[in-house]
Amino acid sequence: MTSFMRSGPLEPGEWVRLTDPKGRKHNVQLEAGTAFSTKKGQISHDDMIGHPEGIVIESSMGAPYQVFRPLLFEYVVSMPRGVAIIYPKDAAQIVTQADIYPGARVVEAGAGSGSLTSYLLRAIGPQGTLGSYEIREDFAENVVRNVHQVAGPNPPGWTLTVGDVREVITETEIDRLILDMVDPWTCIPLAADRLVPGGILCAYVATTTQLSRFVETVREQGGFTEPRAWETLERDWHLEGLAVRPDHKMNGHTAFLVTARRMAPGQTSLEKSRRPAPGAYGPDYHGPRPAGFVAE
Ligand SMILES: C[S@@+](CC[C@H](N)C(=O)[O-])C[C@H]1O[C@@H](n2cnc3c(N)ncnc32)[C@H](O)[C@@H]1O
Repeated sequence: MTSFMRSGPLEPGEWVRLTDPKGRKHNVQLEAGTAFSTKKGQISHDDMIGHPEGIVIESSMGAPYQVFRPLLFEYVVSMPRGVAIIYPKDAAQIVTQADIYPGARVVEAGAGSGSLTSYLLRAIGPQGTLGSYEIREDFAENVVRNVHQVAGPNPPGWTLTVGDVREVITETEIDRLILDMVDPWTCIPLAADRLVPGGILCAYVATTTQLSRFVETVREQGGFTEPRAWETLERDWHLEGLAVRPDHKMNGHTAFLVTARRMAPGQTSLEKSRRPAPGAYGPDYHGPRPAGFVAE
């Protein structure tokens, strides 16, 4: 049973998250008549089943724990995975900056561990469609397991296809195409063919060399607006008495995001391309070059 997007009393089969006074967390799946063991004694599941979230219960040794259903951003960072996930801070950016709306026709590759898939399914709602592509069968199994945990057994509008997105894609009219794979520039012809005018191409790339190659390939392809790239850093704040200051640790670099919009057929963007002028990387130039850029 999914524990997400629910309210009301806690039921057997649901996951809950127990937090102790020091902030230590335990994820527990509720089962009537059983108990969860901690260093501070046993916690009876029956003390939680039938009660609302937000209660404080005590272990057999009197240690207090507060009880909530996990939130999606808490779950995705701890779910089983075979490959790096898109972190909540970046998933939130994708949903807003790639403008994922209820009813949108979205395609993503690769699906990896299903983290972004979970956010996309929420954002498109029951009227939207999401075609997820994953080249590795073993990773696709993780996606299914994780997505079912979050969105239930048959999320409406969702298909997961195992295979190389460049060869097996079936969608032809795509509103939003999200790429999280090692060589997203190889999908740009596909994006040009299948994104509707005004559609958004969005890539999540971990390194500057991937970013540079992606951007140059979009420009070379033509028919897209000038790409925009950015990154998001997330830093919590320490809030204790007068010691109100940024935390020492933060979620720094995960990846860059880059978006571009599809122009109507035959149209060229009015935005000035920041593509280097011909000859800019000529034989006398010895500085850095965008990845994949061939000297003229
Ligand atoms: C970093 S992971 C994606 C993580 C995922 N977005 C998430 O949030 O859990 C990249 C995935 O792309 C898959 N992949 C790479 N090339 C692909 C292709 N041509 N078609 C489909 N999937 C591909 C890889 O197998 C890998 O699982």
